[in-house]
Amino acid sequence: MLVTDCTVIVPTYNEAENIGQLIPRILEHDRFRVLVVDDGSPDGTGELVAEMAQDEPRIGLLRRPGKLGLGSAYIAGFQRALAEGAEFIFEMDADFSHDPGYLPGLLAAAEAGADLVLGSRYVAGGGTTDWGPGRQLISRGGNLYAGLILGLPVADATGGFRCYRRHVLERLDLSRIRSNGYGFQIEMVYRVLQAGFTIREVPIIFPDRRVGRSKMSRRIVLEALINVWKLRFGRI
Ligand SMILES: Nc1nc2c(ncn2[C@@H]2O[C@H](COP(=O)(O)OP(=O)(O)O[C@H]3O[C@H](CO)[C@@H](O)[C@H](O)[C@@H]3O)[C@@H](O)[C@H]2O)c(=O)[nH]1
Repeated sequence: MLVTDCTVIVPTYNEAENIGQLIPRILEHDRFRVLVVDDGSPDGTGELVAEMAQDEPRIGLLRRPGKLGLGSAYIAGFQRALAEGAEFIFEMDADFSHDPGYLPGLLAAAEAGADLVLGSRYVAGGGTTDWGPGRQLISRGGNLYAGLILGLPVADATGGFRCYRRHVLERLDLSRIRSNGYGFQIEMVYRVLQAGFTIREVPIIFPDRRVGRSKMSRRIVLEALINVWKLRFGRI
């Protein structure tokens, strides 16, 4: 019998140009299932995935009525993956900035005992390609900012390519997570450490998305900047 104990959650908003190619790449690995959390993408991402899911039981789809944010999409995905019995639960972007070839490496680090494994751009061997100076500044500056204020012992707290072991997500009170954009990644790292779990970073190279547009906005960056202080003073 095929054991699919790994669920890769892919949140999507207007990723029709990417998702059709990404899903088969993830499913090349026998142990993996995909759970797409689509927020009513006007470009038909949800319809495309629904069609693919008809012939492939390892594709799951959770459809929400509108763009409700990255963080809440992951929380909905975590809850579904836990309910379906996943042991290893991954976060992954739809746009190929996260290479599916890294999935077995993230899994191996989790199986070796890490409670949370971060695909990290800022450890030896990791990096970014095709990024302009503005994006570099936001990413590196954001990590420095969050790392200093929250005392995080990791190099890349904002990245969204990760593997959680089941017991971590079971232990955290997911209803308490407040950040919805990039701050979500930082808040999750903080909560995982607060709960006494271990984190390991595995190097990844992160190229810019191939097609489609980033959903980064000023509001999302601002939310992250403010929520780091709220976390620091226990206000969320
Ligand atoms: N369901 C849903 N999906 C969303 C939403 N906003 C974004 N997404 C999906 O989330 C993934 C990442 O969105 P991007 O807009 O491509 O993010 P990015 O700017 O490249 O940010 C990435 O890098 C950041 C660190 O530099 C990470 O913090 C972030 O999590 C993400 O991995 C994509 O698959 C995108 O479709 C939303 O409101 N709802």
